[in-house]
Amino acid sequence: MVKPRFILVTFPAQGHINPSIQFAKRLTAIGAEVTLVTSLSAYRHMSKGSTPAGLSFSPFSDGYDDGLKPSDDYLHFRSEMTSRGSRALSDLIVSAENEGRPFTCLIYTLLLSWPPLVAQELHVPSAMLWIQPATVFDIYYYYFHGYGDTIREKIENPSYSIELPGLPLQLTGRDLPSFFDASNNYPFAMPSFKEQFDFLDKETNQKMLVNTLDDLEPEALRAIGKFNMIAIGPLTPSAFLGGKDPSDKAFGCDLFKRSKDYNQWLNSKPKGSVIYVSFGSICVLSKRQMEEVGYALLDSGRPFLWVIREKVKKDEDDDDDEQELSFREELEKLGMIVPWCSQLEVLSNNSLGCFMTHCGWNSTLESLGSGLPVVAFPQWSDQGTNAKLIEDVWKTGMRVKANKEGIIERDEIKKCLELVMGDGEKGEEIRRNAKKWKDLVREASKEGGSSERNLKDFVDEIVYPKKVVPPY
Ligand SMILES: O=c1ccn([C@@H]2O[C@H](COP(=O)(O)OP(=O)(O)O[C@H]3O[C@H](CO)[C@@H](O)[C@H](O)[C@H]3O)[C@@H](O)[C@H]2O)c(=O)[nH]1
Repeated sequence: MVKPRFILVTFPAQGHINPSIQFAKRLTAIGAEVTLVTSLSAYRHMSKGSTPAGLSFSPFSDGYDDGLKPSDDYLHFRSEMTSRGSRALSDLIVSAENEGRPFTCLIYTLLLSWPPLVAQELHVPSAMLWIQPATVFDIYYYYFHGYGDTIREKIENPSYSIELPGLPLQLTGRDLPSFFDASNNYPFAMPSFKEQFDFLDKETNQKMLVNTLDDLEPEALRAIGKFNMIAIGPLTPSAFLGGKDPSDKAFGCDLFKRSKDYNQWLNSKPKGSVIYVSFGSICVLSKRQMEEVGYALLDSGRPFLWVIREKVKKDEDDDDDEQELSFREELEKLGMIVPWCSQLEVLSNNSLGCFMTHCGWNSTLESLGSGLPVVAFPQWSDQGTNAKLIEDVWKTGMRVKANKEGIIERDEIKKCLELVMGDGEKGEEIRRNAKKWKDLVREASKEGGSSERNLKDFVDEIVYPKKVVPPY
């Protein structure tokens, strides 16, 4: 049998690359070949040593080979990425065709509106890999299909709530994706989402692969009849989900340099005692907010491991250390601060008791897979919706509340940490739910579980498409 050949195109950010690499590994595990296409800036950080058979890379220069910096012009980046990426992708598809090894299907992630257009022009079927919850996909869909004005109103009047068809949630302003707020700092995000939805609108029988699992979002996966949403997650290395491949222990790409010395420190702490704090790979908290987090950790008196990424300099002369915490030394007496770590390794350490997270979707899935209770500290993008799901639907954590100036104060943070980690009824209920979800996540991702079956069905249908019988 000829092996199905996939191209997987992904955006060069950590939160996109991690699930993409994992998805590529899953495809190769069921016998497919995958060529992963992304920017050179991300490719340079990928570990090539442990690449599974069947996975290859085809990086291209998007003109920002050292990665995007906060001072860069994002709209220029988007336009360069689109033109250079389209050219590279088109060359790759045509040369495979000429070699008699055509691609079977192209898969692409968020913020990339050009790959499906190239695929369409060259007659290659395509499918989107949605790397956020199905609920967030539905909310964007409704935003672009008749609910835009109502949703914008909710953002201006955050105390009112909205219900959207098929979603079992009352959403207030803080639960909605932050890109709906016109003042957000990422001007390329909404145009990219709009273009992706415009493309999907014109397609029939569009398949949508979603990094979630059937049990986690059953209603959201079915809310929009037009799309066949296929849950194939969580896209987390299988060794951390009790999977059959113990060597699958890392995503295989770190855009930041890891610290090495935290494992021994974690191992020296009592079971369930450590607070792990991370705000992902993009968010930068204000100095005032960082200090509130720092004081809350000191006040809690519990050991903590806090990831504070090194500041990305605007240019060579940028030596502004304004962000530095004034009491870092005191903090380091109780806890440990690292610039980056293997989050999965940390989450599966016995000493962990709670994960204070920005609720990026990968971190959210990783918290569920490791059965850890959460203090949800969302910042932007999909994170408010993810926090809503954590607190109100899966009930595996508490969400912090901001004051009138948008700051989350130390007492509020400390209160949530105590509720989640303490002996009270609430903490026990949260920990019980976290354990329940850990089991369900592992069940879905094991061999023969719902996510593996869904992926196999998807590949079968791509390779042997069902004939559409005309209705006459
Ligand atoms: O020290 C660290 C910190 C994080 N991670 C990993 O980095 C990834 C971070 O992904 P995520 O939690 O999704 O956060 P972001 O990097 O901030 O992801 C962006 O992309 C996601 C997917 O679209 C969105 O859900 C987020 O809101 C958006 O900020 C995870 O796999 C973590 O395991 C590490 O390995 N080491």
